Amino acid sequence: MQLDTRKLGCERDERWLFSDLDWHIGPGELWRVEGPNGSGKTTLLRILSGQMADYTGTLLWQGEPLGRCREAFMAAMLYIGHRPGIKKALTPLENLDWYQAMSTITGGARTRREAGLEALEKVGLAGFEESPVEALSAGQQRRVALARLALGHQTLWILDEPFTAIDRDGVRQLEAWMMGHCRAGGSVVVTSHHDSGELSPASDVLKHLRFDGQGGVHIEC
Ligand SMILES: Nc1ncnc2c1ncn2[C@@H]1O[C@H](COP(=O)(O)OP(=O)(O)OP(=O)(O)O)[C@@H](O)[C@H]1O
Repeated sequence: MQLDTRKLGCERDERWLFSDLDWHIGPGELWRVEGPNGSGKTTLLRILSGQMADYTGTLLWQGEPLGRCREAFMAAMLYIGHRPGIKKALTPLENLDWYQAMSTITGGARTRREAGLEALEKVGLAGFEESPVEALSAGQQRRVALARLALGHQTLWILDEPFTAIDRDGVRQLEAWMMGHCRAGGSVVVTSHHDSGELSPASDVLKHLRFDGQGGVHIEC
């Protein structure tokens, strides 16, 4: 898997959040995107995940301009944003069922229900499968959203502040998932305001893209 940006730029309110960004996201790489509030992290992730067309430059998926392979890209990429993107009136299991139906994820011999139950168990929600999401805590609701990571077969994960409201054990588990995903050849782009702990600086897969808040972006491999 390979996502590249060529001369990528985005201007907001007559201010360039970033410009001329040449970036290669390859297999086995975990990119942590850092920077002060308002520097452009979410904007960059929304562009990378194909949700925003208001940018300059080019995005290449597997070497092809995104516009020409959008369907393949969307099937290979999983985005989880600030908003959990789950329906609060439904149960966690119904949310995952709906998600699988929408994204045409096939779970092999497993039914969607079996796959959903397994994913919810992995995120620590065994026993809450049939509770309305609106009755769950903020951290549990976020876990419902993160359960999509356990379901899918997407190679590229784009995660905006995934640790929000997650307790320490959950953070460690998510960190381990991300590392494991990269070691299996997948890629992760993640923003986080957490200082340290959840992504080990010693990790062999971890790389950094830092916004300096002045329109500069620095890549540290
Ligand atoms: N829809 C929009 N229209 C106009 N300006 C926007 C829009 N969305 C974001 N911005 C502006 O773009 C800049 C970057 O916002 P962005 O959300 O990407 O920052 P961020 O680095 O993710 O911040 P935070 O750390 O607070 O989440 C901010 O100045 C913001 O006001």
